[in-house]
Amino acid sequence: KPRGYPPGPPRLPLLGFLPFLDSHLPHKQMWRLSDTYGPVVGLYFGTQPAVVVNGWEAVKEALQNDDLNGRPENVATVIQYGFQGGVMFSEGELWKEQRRFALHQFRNLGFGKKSHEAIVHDEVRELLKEIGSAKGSISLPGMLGVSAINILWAILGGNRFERSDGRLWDLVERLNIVFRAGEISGGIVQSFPFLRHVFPKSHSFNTVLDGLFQVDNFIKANYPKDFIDIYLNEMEKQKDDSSTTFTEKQLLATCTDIFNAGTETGSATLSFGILLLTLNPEVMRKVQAELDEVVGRSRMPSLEDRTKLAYSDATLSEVLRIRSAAPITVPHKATKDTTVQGCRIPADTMMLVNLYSVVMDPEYWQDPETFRPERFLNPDGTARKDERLIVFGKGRRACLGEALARMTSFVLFTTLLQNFDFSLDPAVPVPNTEGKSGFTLGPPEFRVFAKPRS
Ligand code: HEM
Repeated sequence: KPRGYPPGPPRLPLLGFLPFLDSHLPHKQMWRLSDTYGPVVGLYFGTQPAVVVNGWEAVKEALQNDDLNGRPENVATVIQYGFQGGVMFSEGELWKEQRRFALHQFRNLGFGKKSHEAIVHDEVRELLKEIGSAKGSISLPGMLGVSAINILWAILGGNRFERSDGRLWDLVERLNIVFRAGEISGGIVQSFPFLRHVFPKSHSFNTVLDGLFQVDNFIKANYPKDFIDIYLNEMEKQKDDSSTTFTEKQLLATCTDIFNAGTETGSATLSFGILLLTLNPEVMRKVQAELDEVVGRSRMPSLEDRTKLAYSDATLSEVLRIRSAAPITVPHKATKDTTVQGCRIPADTMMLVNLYSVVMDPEYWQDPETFRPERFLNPDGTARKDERLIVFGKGRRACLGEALARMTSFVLFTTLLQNFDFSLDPAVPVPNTEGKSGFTLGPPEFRVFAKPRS
């Protein structure tokens, strides 16, 4: 152990803490470790040193420390593209330049803005028809995944797919498999890449890799044109610069990152939202009463209504808090020796930042397990922002799609509730409301009846 390395549980030779890692709800287990070892816990995943950071003060400090903005090598990305590319798993100058470019172009394309609301409305209209014509109870995650992809595609490429297109449903299903099979720690293959050749068919890493290749093929076959055109122009401009980071592989890796990052998270947020409201019907009724008063039934809710829809806004904040799709950040890495809360973090250490430990802290939120939208309302009834609702991360590595995700989920969530009363199908018992871990947190199996509102 390096001197000053944060305290942590005992480890096995070669395997470190991996055999003890709870793959069911790792964010809860990692938080519990802080009861014994303090806010920064020193672990080993295989032979890789890894620290877990818990609690507001330590999380804030860690995410604002630019020496902790690297990413550990992601074995799947390297196998897929031959280098550590894209925007999510890259680091250093390549990441800075590519993230800046992507953010700038996404803003120009209308990410999260009024101009892209029409795209969301088009998609919601089709979704409402699909839900309205369904016989019996429905499973929402797949339907919402199709909406999430279609919205991303329409913004980046100017066109959407027909919702009946089987390829789209396959892609959503594939992403779901990838995200549930993956492990936030990277698992054993991160430490010993050759292991993926042992039991090649059954190894979860190969399930992930196979799925990622299929996502990649889908994107190649259907490249979203607007963003691609802008990117290809940039490649052309920089073609004589031998050190350019604008390459075709990088373009593909970036698009794959966006679709990977935006689909499961978007669908999970809304699925959890509807599930939680079926379990808290009085909240559903309050949201619907507010929608009836502010928007009525003859038009769809829009971003402009948001300030007047304070209770609906607060409800969505509460959904994000209590069941965030990303309870732990994408793994970070120390790019040089540094410290968090006085603990030494040597260069190349992996860092997992436990956002769950901030949004569920009982000392701050008092009754964190209670679903209570009122905690996001000011005494005068307006919606309250809370800097501790850091479900999109913080600092330079924070979520690139935050504006889009917030806007899309607000319009989808409110429109669904304006049009339907949702109730759980009792024939399909909900095993738990904690969700299913993987790379991100997904909803449990559940089915709902969607009854058009009279
Ligand atoms: C409710 C939905 C979403 C949640 C809760 C969420 C949350 C997060 C979190 C916690 C991170 C990691 C921050 C870190 O490593 O410190 C992240 C990264 C990222 N997200 Fe999201 N996200 C959501 C939707 C989206 C969407 C719709 C997109 C697509 C545009 C997106 C694109 C990304 C990208 C590209 C990164 C990597 C950024 C980087 O490494 O520089 N996310 N997100």
